[in-house]
Amino acid sequence: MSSLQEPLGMDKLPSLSTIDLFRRFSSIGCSTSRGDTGMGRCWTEGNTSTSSNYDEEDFEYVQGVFNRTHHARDMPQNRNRAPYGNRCDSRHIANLQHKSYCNNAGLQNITNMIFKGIPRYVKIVEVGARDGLQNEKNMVPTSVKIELIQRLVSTGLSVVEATGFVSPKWVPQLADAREAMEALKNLDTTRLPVLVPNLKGFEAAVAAGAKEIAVFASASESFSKSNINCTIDESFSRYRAVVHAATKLNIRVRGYVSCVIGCPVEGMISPSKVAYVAKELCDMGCSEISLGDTIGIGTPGPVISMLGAVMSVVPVERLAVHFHDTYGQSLPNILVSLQISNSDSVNRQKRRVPICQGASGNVATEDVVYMLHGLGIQTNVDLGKLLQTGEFICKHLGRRSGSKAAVAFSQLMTNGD
Ligand SMILES: CC(C)(COP(=O)([O-])OP(=O)([O-])OC[C@H]1O[C@@H](n2cnc3c(N)ncnc32)[C@H](O)[C@@H]1OP(=O)([O-])[O-])[C@@H](O)C(=O)NCCC(=O)NCCSC(=O)C[C@@](C)(O)CC(=O)[O-]
Repeated sequence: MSSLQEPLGMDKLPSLSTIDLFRRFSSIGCSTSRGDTGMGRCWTEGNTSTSSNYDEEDFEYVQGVFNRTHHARDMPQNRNRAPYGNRCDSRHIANLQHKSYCNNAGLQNITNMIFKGIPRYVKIVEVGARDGLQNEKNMVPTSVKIELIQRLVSTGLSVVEATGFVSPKWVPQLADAREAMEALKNLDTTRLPVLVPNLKGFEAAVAAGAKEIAVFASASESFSKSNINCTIDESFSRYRAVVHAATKLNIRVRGYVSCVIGCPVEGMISPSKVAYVAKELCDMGCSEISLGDTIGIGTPGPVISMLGAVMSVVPVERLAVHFHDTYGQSLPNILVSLQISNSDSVNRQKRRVPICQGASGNVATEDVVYMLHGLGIQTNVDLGKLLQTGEFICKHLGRRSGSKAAVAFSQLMTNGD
C-alpha cells in the first residue's frame, strides 16, 4: 500500500481544498435525506446519538439499479475516537456517497449508464509489504514488517503479498524473507504469496512455509535484463521450471508482467508484446496474470489498448491490474480496467471476476478502496482499519501518509467537530 510515499503534488492542488470538494460532493445526499446541509451534520448523526443503534440506509447496485435497504447498526457512543476511527468507517463513507447519487435522479441515471456492468466485488491483492518496502533505503525492522502484514490481514484483505525470496544483493530490504514467513506461519486465513525469481528462490520460499508464489517477467527486454539479469525468453525457461516444481507441490503461482505500458529505457511498449508475455505465463500454468504499469506512465487510452490485446489471448477472469501512481493516473486506470473487463463486448458467455491490485509504493490501497466503495463495489476491506494501517507504517518510516483518502479524512476529522 502506498501510503508509504509522500503524496504526489499535494502541494499543487487547486485552490479548492479537499474538504471543500468533499463537502460539495456530499451535501446533496445529506440535505435531502435528513433535511440538513453540510458534512458536519452528516457525521454527527452517527456519533452523537444517545441510542446504541441508529438507522442506516444501505444501497446495493444490482443490475444497473441502486436498491435501498434499512437496518439498524450498533454504534459506539464514545466521541474520543482514533484518527480514522468509527466515523470514517468505509460503510459510512460509502453511504454518504450513495446518498449523493441516489437522491439526485439525474446523477443516478448518469451513474447507472456510465457504470453499467461494473463488478459488484473486486478482489484486492495487497503488495505493500513487498513492492512498497523493497525500495526503502533504510532497513525496516522485520518486526515492523510482520506487524504491517498482520494489520493488513486484519482489514479483511484476502491476499497479502508478504515478501520476496530474491537475491539479497539485489534487494537488501527483503533479506529477512525467511524470518518474516516464519513469524507469519499461523496466519492461515489469508493467502500470503511471495515473489520468486528462480528455482533457488522457490526452494527457499517453500522451506520457509510459503503456500503461494509469484514469478515476474517483463514486457520490456531492457527491464528484464536490469531487473532479473536475463532476457524475456530466458525468464520463461526459469519460470517454467518454477511452475513445474510448484505444481507438483500444489502451490499456486501468480505471474507478473512488468512495463505493460512503457519502459524507462525502451519507451512505449506495444500491446502485442504484453499480450505475448501474458499468454506465455498463462500457458505455463500461472493461475493469475498481473499486468503492471511499473513506472506509472499509463493513462486510460493506452491501458484500454493494452488490455484489449491481452484479453484477446488470456481469459479476462485470470487477469489483474497493478498500477503505479507516478503521474496520478492509477485510479482512472483501475476504473477503466474494471469497466473494459466487464464490458458486454468483451465476453458475453463467461462470468467475469476482475481483480484489482492495490499497487504499493505508489497508489495507496486506501485510495483504491475509497474509490471502489464510493461506487458501491465491495472489497471485503475495512477502510477505517486500512487507514490506521497506513498511518502505522508511515509513522515507522517517518513520513506523512501518501494516501489522498487519508489526508481527506484527517481534514474531515478536524473540520467535522
Ligand atoms: C534473479 C536474480 C536472483 C539473478 O541474480 P544474478 O546475480 O544474475 O544470479 P546468479 O544466478 O548469477 O547468482 C548470483 C548470486 O545470487 C544468488 N542467488 C540467486 N538466486 C537467488 C535467490 N532467489 N535468492 C537468494 N540468492 C540468490 C546465487 O546463489 C549467487 O550467490 P553467490 O554464489 O554469489 O553467493 C536477481 O537478479 C534478483 O534477485 N532479482 C530480483 C530483483 C527484484 O526483486 N526486483 C524487484 C521486483 S519488482 C518487479 O519486478 C515489478 C513488479 C513485480 O512489482 C510489478 C510492477 O511493479 O510492475
